[in-house]
Amino acid sequence: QPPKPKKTWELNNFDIGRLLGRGKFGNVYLAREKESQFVVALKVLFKRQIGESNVEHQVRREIEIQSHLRHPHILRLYAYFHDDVRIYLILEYAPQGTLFNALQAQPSKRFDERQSATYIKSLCSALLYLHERDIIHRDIKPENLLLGHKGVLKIADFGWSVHEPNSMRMTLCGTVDYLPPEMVQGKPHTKNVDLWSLGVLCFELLVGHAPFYSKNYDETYKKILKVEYKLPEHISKAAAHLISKLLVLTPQHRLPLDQVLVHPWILAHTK
Ligand SMILES: Nc1ncnc(NCCc2cnc(NC(=O)Nc3cccc(C(F)(F)F)c3)s2)c1Br
Repeated sequence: QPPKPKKTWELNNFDIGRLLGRGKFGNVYLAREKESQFVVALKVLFKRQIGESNVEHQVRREIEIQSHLRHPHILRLYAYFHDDVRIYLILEYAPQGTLFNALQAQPSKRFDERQSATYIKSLCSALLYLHERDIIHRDIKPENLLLGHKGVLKIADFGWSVHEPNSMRMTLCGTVDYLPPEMVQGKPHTKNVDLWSLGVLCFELLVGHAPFYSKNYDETYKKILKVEYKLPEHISKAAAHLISKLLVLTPQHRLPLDQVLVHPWILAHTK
């Protein structure tokens, strides 16, 4: 039972614990609300940097959107408060950290088909919920996917990407590996951008690196625009088929979410 919605929260309502993640605009800490002893993640955003990057509207949008979302695979944003220097997001704590770190922790640096299909299925149901509400996440990638109790996947970060203490893919706005062609070309984008990212994620979970990964941006952009990727031998035909139906240049030709959920590869590897 999350903390009862007070009219206002303040920093000294919380005991602050260890650093959970590092962000471009501020860090995330484990925290415990003193009265209820409820454990949360407290994301600190510095107003100066938010102001300088002119993303105030984004923070408001994120808070507006996420505070109304209720889904088992979407991380809760319980409330927020601010002082004269910082904005604080009171978030659901995900005990098993980010999918990015879980992937790195795998000896093979990748997941088997059952685990990968389970994550993809959870993500699909969360995206269906968002798309039904005309919300595009636009930033699906392992750094923004958290693992809750029992390793349940949770989409997080409807604002900016949170960089774990040791994530390497730090670029000015997070890795470009997940950008669909239409965003690379700065064209208007629709919910179908999330279908492309789902395909990129499916590839990365099974292979251990992103499909268009290259030594620099330009190489990556070129490969994205040509949808140029190679699947290793060990990838099953069914997985290869699903990936090929999501990594499609024309946004409206990508496999819709309700068809992903019943794709043979998903049905074969999830209960
Ligand atoms: N184990 C864990 N358990 C729970 N959480 C963890 N990490 C925090 C995940 C987040 C959820 N939501 C977020 N939101 C934003 O960061 N928003 C954000 C950030 C900067 C700029 C902006 C804006 F200004 F651009 F909007 C908006 S980060 C971890 Br690790």
